[in-house]
Amino acid sequence: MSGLLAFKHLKKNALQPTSSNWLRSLISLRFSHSLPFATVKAEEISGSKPAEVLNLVQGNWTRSSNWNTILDPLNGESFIKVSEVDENGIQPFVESLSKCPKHGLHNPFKAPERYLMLGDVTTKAAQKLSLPEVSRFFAKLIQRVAPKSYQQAFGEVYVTQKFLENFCGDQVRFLARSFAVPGNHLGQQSHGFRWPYGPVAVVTPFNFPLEIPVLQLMGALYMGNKPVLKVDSKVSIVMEQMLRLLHECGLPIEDVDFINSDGKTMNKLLMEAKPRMTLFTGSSRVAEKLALDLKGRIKLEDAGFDWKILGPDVQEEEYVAWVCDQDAYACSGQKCSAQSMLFMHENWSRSSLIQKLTSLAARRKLDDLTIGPVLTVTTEAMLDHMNNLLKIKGSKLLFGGEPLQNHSIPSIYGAIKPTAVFVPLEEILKDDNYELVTKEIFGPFQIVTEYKHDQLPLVLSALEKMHAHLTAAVVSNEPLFLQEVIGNSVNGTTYVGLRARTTGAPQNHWFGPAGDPLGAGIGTPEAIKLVWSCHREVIYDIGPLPHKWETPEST
Ligand SMILES: NC(=O)c1ccc[n+]([C@@H]2O[C@H](COP(=O)([O-])OP(=O)(O)OC[C@H]3O[C@@H](n4cnc5c(N)ncnc54)[C@H](O)[C@@H]3O)[C@@H](O)[C@H]2O)c1
Repeated sequence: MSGLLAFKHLKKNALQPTSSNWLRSLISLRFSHSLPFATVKAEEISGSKPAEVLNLVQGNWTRSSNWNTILDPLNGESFIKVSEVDENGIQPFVESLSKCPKHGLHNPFKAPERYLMLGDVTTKAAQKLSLPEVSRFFAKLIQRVAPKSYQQAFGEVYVTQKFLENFCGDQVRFLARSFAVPGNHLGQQSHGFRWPYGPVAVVTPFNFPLEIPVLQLMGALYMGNKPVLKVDSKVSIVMEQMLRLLHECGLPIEDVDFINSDGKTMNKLLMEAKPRMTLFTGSSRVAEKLALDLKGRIKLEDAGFDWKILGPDVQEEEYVAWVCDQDAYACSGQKCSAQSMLFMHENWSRSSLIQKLTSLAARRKLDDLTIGPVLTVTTEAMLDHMNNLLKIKGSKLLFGGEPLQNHSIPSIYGAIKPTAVFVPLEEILKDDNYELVTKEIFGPFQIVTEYKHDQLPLVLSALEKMHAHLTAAVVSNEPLFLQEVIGNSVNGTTYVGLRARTTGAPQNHWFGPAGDPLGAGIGTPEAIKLVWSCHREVIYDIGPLPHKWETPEST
């Protein structure tokens, strides 16, 4: 999710230290073991020194009797113990949410000083997260639980920090800006307000342990809601530590509840507490179940089967190949925006693109986590999927397709080389194959296909049949080609032009699916307002009555 922009900044500022940040780095090393808010040391968590993750409810950090042991994705050691609430333990969370009225903790007519308070908390949190020792702590902690390269983990922290910078000071109250329209007569005026939902829930997945929960949680708070937050237990240690940082920055401890549980227990909590709105980020399977269970009181950021189309104009092959490699394989393909399908114009097939992609993929190694464990799909499942694809007429393995070697990644996780399978376009479109080919594999896996100059309509019909419409990229600088593809597709975050990519969810643009009334967004003021507030109209009609007004006939 974290973007190339962040990566560039990182390259410039963090990987090549200037003398001033060299000095800051030295200071940061000196203090890296004494972050006042932190209860763990990212690099020291191990089987012999396991970390503990607690729950937070009604202002108290609590332990349950039930501990879920998380295995270190790199060596299988039991390195984190998560205190999980089971179905019998949800009552305090239900009660806590029930204390928040539908009109929220604040709104434009109630406790407006809370908008300012949250602006101040955000200013402090942004400042703290910018300290090298703090950003390094979170980047390292992310790497421990959701292994990705340091640059990718740092990118996540960087985007989170920039997001916080965007909502400092008065920016929180500006989110609740209202408008007024003159009425029909003297004393009448209608005002539109952004209104909170009150008790709400945020459920987030494993792949972005900091960025997704922070951006959604803060949005929920800004608009006046009281959230209960649940992050996938495999990675919830990151948000547990971030909440402690937010408390240190002045966030009232009762404002957010934090629960660790399995999906079933969370489902029960949602059914019983009946939050007025739930934001769910995760798989489409769970998204669809929750949409029914919660009777539509939900917004969704679900699966991505993200595509890229390379247009007829072949140029900057080296660059385009590099972006394709990053899009498909960074974070071992575990970004919801990862490139799942590449449509190449025949002109690109004649170029050296595939050859370049093959050698870029081969550079990735476990040592620096540019390829690494896949947390929700096993090696066997990914290879089975590949073998099923290879049964399709005309399909072939382009590269990869083998397990990683010489590692101690436990077998509950997956570990394969970056993989690409070619499937002919005509075969993709056949009903018998379409579902298999467009199945989201949340790992380093992509489908590649080719289209001839007169086959763009077939490509567009393949897009039309897809279920998920999250990100897309159209790599071309030909305006008529771009117009044709944009005009005939729907993905919510679509990059177009020579430098187009599928991944990239910086804080400066909307990220989310389109074409779905339940679709959510993340990151921008528009996303926060859409997801975390509803419209309320207050019509003032204070008179005076017209001179000599008399009761008219009934109508
Ligand atoms: N659209 C986006 O912005 C976005 C971002 C990240 C990930 N994703 C998607 O998430 C998926 C990968 O994440 P995952 O495998 O962890 O997803 P998942 O759906 O299995 O889990 C997501 C979260 O939901 C919880 N959960 C599971 N069942 C539940 C239930 N019945 N009720 C309430 N909560 C429940 C999980 O514990 C976890 O915290 C991929 O499909 C990916 O595309 C989407």
